[in-house]
Amino acid sequence: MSQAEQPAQGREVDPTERLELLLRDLRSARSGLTSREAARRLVQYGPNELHRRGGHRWPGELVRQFTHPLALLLWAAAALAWVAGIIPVAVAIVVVIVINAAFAFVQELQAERAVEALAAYLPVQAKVLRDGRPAVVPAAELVPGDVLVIDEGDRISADARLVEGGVEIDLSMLTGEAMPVFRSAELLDTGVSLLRARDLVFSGTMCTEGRARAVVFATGMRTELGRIAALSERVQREESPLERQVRKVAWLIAAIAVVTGAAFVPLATFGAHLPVPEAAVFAVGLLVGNVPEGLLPVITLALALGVRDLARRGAVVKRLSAVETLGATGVICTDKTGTLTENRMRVTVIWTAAGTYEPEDGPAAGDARDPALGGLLSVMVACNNAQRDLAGTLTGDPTEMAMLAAADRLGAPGRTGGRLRLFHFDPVLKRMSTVDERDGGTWVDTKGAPETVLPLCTAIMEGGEVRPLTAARRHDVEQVVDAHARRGLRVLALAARRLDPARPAPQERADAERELTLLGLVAMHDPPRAEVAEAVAYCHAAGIRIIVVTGDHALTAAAIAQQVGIAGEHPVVVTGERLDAMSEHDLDALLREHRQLIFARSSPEAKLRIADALRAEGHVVAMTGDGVNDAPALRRADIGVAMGRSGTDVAKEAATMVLTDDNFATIVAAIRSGRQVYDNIRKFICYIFAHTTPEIVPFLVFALAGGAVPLPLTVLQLLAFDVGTETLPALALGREPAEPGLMRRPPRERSESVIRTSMLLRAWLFLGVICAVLSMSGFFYVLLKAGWHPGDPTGPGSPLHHAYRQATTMTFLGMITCQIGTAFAARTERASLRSVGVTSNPLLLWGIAFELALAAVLIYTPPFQALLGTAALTMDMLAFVAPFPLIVWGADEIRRWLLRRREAQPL
Ligand SMILES: Nc1ncnc2c1ncn2[C@@H]1O[C@H](COP(=O)(O)OP(=O)(O)OP(=O)(O)O)[C@@H](O)[C@H]1O
Repeated sequence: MSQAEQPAQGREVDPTERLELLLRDLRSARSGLTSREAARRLVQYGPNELHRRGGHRWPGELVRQFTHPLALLLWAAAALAWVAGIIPVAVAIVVVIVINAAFAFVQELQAERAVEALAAYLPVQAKVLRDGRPAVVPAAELVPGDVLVIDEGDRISADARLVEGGVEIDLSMLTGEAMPVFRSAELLDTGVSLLRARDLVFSGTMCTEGRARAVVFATGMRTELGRIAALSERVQREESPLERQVRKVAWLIAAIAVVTGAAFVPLATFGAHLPVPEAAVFAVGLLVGNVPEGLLPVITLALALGVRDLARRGAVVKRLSAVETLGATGVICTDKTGTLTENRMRVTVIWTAAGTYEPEDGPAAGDARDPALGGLLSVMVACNNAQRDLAGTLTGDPTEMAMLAAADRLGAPGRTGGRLRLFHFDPVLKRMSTVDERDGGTWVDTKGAPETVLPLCTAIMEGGEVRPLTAARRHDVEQVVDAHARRGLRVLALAARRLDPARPAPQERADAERELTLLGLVAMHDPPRAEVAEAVAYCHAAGIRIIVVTGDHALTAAAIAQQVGIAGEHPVVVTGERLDAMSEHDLDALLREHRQLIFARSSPEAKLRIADALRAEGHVVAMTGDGVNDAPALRRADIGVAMGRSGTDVAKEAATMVLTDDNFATIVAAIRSGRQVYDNIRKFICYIFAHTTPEIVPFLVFALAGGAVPLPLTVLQLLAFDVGTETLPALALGREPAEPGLMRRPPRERSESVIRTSMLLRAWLFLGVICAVLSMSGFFYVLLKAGWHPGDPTGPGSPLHHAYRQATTMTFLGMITCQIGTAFAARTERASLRSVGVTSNPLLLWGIAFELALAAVLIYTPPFQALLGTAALTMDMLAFVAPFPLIVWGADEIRRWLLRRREAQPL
């Protein structure tokens, strides 16, 4: 079938026609498709994927590499050389442009691939009915006719018509409207635009509340989202703050290069009595040598490779800039369940007024004479959305799975009657209720946090009798709750009320959840993750603050925080109620005064307030979350972290980083990677900047000597040095292993620039000056040895001409060998190279080998000798430059040693 025929397929049906007709047209039913039929349709309709236009963008990309502003500057330089009549220089500059563009192109392509590969780490899933049963399938395998099961927090992956139920939908992806809209199977709309029809849902939108089933009528490019994607060009990659910063600096340096070049002309004409066109050519050479055109692509690639590494470790980030933000993270606001703990709940204790039971002991321990226990088990089973599939495996919320498992163990019968109503778990109210037909009657069954359930109870089941819940009784129950919570257990209270059969079942939550009878408490254990304690210790050493923001009980949260080392003996615990009563000013003061803080019984809105307050104080904040209501806080934090396994699609969409293993330790590993990438970027910037001084000095010496010293480096040699030595070692420095002590220093300030004055001083005035002095010494060594005196002619035909060519070659080789030393020196900022291992970066060794091989070709092959003005060097000359790398590197080792010593000294 041709592509052109495709769009008709999905829309051979009218999604707004009567539901029965639509199902007939789609050859489907309310129970969905069979697996075999779905597989057949997948072949017919193709995968449910979007193909963005503009897949073959590389010609445009390539052109961009030749036309970005720095390249244009180089083109202007080439034109200038051409006009001045120095054709080889003009050609050489064009070669520089081409080589740089090719490198940049390859790097950007690689960067893009690395980011695109991320999609594989976060496969989008969809819940459908297949063969009449719920199943989870890759969203790409959805076909028209499939019946989707939509739950709160789900991303909808195809256009569909609601078959039953009602949902709140966030349509902002399609319409830009921020407010969710209600969509229901009961509302039939015809004659309106599809997006307005109140019984339709669309691919790319999110379900923020409710439950529904819907039959798919369009997939892939035939969806509304597909139409938009077909219209719009590929999304532009936004530039990260780091790239923006470096772009600015690159421009500054380019400006300096232009000024230095321009200043050289009068200096050379008046000082060294050079004809103006010749002086102009040198100026152009200087300019080309100093424009840092290779810098940005190297940074982009370093960030992209950082993103790829993070994904491999379980942290999928969605923006390149997240890598650098991670490196500056100063506060992690983490929830508890599933992040610090394993999210594998196990009921350890059940309490009723008549006794305490331990489900681990089995049914024998369940006392049949305790009617409260019987009722409690009924509520545990009825007020529960967890499900057991045919194989007996439980699925659903871990708290509820634990309850179902415990009830089983205590010998409770399965669900008997039907459910009349569900008031779903509300993270603000922290409870859930159902209206059920069970045990020969109709009941309201409630479970939730004791603080929210106890106030709704007026009675307690005690020894088979319903007694009033007096203040004293209430106090006793609270004592039991505290005792269990103090051990780190999550405690839920369970209550029920028998309804009058003559009256209709309550429709409102408030009407249902009142005058309840407390049946008992269920305490469950969720062990801390083994890796968390070590990760916490890492954070503390790295000056990163950890704030726990949890929906759980204050004592439970404090106990777990203590177990993993986040909090000491007496942590400051602030409950949601107290936080709500706090002014912004009080909250700021609280966050400033106490490093160890736990926010318990907090609502998702609390997370937003905390993130805002911390950011206002200048902290870079990472915030975890998994629910629909967490989305605003995830967006507001610098790094919103969503849980890949337990999190809702809404949270994942809002987050900057998704943890595929839900593990706190992964956040810390990601911060470490962020710091490492940032460090490495600094290393190669230092390396690239260090060759500015040795490039300028030969021209300065020439100009300032007023003609007494011949030019120590030709323009073509300078260009060859620039192209041959910059990119490969810089790329290798981007892959440096982490420097020791990386996680023992405080986080970087938000405002700190990647290029610091100390780094510039080190590059230009320390490493640069040493390199310049050494390469100039090589130049004079050869000249003086040949009997040269200042002012002697060295031009073609003069007796000293060969020696002069060898001398410039010495400057050239001296600069290359010094750069090798610089590359080793730049590998660490503070530490000694021995502590990271001299050969621990094989890429760098390869880069250097390439550099030396290239130098040999340029110096010893006749065509290049003719082009660059080089001459073969003798053994003693090679012996002269051989120690240069060691000298540069050694000098920097001493500098770093002094630096470390000074830092270690008490103030
Ligand atoms: N399915 C549920 N039904 C009824 N009550 C629940 C249910 N799940 C949790 N609760 C109660 O609500 C409280 C808050 O739960 P919530 O899921 O918001 O946070 P959490 O998972 O404990 O913590 P965190 O925010 O650290 O993930 C729990 O401590 C528990 O008392």
